[in-house]
Amino acid sequence: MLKANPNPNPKDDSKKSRTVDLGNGSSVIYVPRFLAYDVAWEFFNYLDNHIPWTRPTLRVFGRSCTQPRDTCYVASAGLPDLIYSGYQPHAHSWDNFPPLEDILDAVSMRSSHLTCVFLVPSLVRSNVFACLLKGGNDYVGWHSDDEKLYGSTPEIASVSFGCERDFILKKKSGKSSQERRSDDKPPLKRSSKSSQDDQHSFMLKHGSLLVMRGNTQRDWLHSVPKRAKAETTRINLTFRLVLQE
Ligand SMILES: O=C(O)CCC(=O)C(=O)O
Ligand SMILES: [Fe+2]
Repeated sequence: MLKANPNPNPKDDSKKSRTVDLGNGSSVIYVPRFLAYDVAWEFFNYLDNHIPWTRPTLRVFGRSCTQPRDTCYVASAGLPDLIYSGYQPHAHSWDNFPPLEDILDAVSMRSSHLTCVFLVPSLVRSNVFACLLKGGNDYVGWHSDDEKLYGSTPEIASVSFGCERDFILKKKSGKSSQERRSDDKPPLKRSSKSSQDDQHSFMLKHGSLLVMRGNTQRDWLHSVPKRAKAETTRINLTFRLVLQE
């Protein structure tokens, strides 16, 4: 049986995690070695083989396009239907994928030591988006995860497996707080931190955890750009809490 078993000595977190203060109440925590290397590969193999991956057709700015990655949506019972870009993903049950709950538990445990609110399990329901990038041409376009059901300051935790990929954060421009997921617009090729501190990048390692906090969804966009050199598969799980009414 798979056990996520995060670092047994969370007091070491200060050495092993990096917190980036983005200003104005936004921040990101990155834990490169959240899961042990071999355990992370076991999860990768489980996810690769057992998740019912689909690559839907989306409607973006009036045009049909194939989503540039495989996805699967898993959600607690009773959550409102999710619809984006004219597509309503089927909400699979957590019960069908017990290892996903193990990973969520590990995220929860570690997060309590990182002083994130992720999670108070009895008070929240949650969903997870699994996403599979087959190679360097697959990507996640610029977007923020600011849907109302996640509350005004959502904590979003993502765990990555397999091929390392850049994860870029870009400050929303003044009038663009309405910028939405734009999967037909590949993000910028460069991933360096800009001189204005309005862009940050993280190379998300196999077995790593990244948590976005505070106002990050309100003030920042994020993306995983195309990368010619990323030849192998990368899987990511993005966990989101849904606040109970
Ligand atoms: O693949 C990633 O690292 C990010 C995925 C993401 O942003 C999302 O599912 O909303
Ligand atoms: Fe996202």
